[in-house]
Amino acid sequence: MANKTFEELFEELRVKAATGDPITSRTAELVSSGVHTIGKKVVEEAAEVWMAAEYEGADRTAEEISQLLYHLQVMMVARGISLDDVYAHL
Ligand SMILES: N=c1c2ncn([C@@H]3O[C@H](COP(=O)(O)OP(=O)(O)OP(=O)(O)O)[C@@H](O)[C@H]3O)c2ncn1[C@@H]1O[C@H](COP(=O)(O)O)[C@@H](O)[C@H]1O
Repeated sequence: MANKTFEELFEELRVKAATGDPITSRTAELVSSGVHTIGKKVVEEAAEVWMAAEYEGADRTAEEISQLLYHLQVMMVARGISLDDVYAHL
């Protein structure tokens, strides 16, 4: 059972980036840190997905994928990229 959908998370992150406190919101903290910091997290989480897929179970891999998707969404918000901007390329 899902806690939230991809679209619901994205809307939540847009609001957090605009109004959240970097002290209490990881999203607001990352967005205020900038694209360089977010980019490093994207690469780190992608590597963790790879390692989990090779050496850990499906549950751990799914968890790492959720963290990668979160950081990709944070990058989208930081660069002002919408879901439709991405979906246009799918
Ligand atoms: N889905 C996520 C989510 N996935 C991953 N993360 C962050 O990514 C981290 C996982 O990466 P790591 O394992 O590298 O953790 P870490 O080593 O402590 O990270 P570093 O501080 O060292 O970079 C977690 O500790 C969270 O900080 C997330 N942070 C927030 N969310 C969701 O985003 C929404 C807004 O959250 P806030 O902005 O924090 O209010 C809420 O619905 C949250 O559930």
